[in-house]
Amino acid sequence: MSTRIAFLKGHGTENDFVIVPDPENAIDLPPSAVAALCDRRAGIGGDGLLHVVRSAAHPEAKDLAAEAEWFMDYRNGDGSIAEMCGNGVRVFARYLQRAGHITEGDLAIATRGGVKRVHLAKNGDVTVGMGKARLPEGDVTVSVGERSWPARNVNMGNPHAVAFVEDLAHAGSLHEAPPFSPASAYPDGVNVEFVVDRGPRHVALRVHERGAGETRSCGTGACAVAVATARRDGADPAVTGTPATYTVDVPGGTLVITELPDGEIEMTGPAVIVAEGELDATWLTTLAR
Ligand SMILES: N[C@@H](CCC[C@H](N)C(=O)O)C(=O)O
Repeated sequence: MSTRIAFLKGHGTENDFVIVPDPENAIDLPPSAVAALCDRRAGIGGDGLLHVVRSAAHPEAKDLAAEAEWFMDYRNGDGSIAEMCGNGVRVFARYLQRAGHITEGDLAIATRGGVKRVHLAKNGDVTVGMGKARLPEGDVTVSVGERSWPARNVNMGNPHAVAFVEDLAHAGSLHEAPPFSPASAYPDGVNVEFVVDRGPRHVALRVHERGAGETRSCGTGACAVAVATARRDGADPAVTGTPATYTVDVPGGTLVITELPDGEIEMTGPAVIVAEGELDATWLTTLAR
């Protein structure tokens, strides 16, 4: 392995990521190394890590190489693997642009949740086609302390439980994952969104992310919230035949989500690279053992 390992740091509405470019998939990144890199005191710090690999060089993506040259090997900050990261894929596209792999315009990125189409606009916004939501049947309840709420089960490639609350403060400190029932609803854990109304087609959320804790934003979470809110509002585009657009305020900014009558969901928001540097290869190699 080369002794020079580049990294970058970026964020989308303050959902922040360590970015490790590794086109040929040559860097060993076990969960312990990912968790150490994402540690905010002893590492670089991030809610997650974007391992940038050519699809052809990654066993999970080589079948997608003809459709998408690059694979987002996304990891949560605790080192666990997730199917999809909506803010991550926008930041991933911004990295590819900065590195000269693409220019402004449209590109396809392979993820564990399938190939996502991304558009980089001149104004700095990045739009991603997030695919369709699945709404598995079954009642789910989410609790914080003495309070509990019914939650809508929405799958955006990854699992979400969306609870409408009176006040975002009722979500508490979110230092721990909010308990949910039945336990069988999410055998692999869940991302939990707490939502309040801000105005017509305008909501705000707080989120506890699986594998990361409370974060300042979650792209798949914002999409899950828009879908759940449209069903609550009687604005399901499949029923009304018109797109439903929601502005979703997150603690770190604002995302705009549109669901089309065919169920396809588009998300738009900023994506920023803030730093670039070099990792200490000895430190990383020690963690990878
Ligand atoms: N922050 C992400 C979601 C990352 C994955 C999630 N924590 C999970 O485990 O499913 C986003 O922007 O979508």
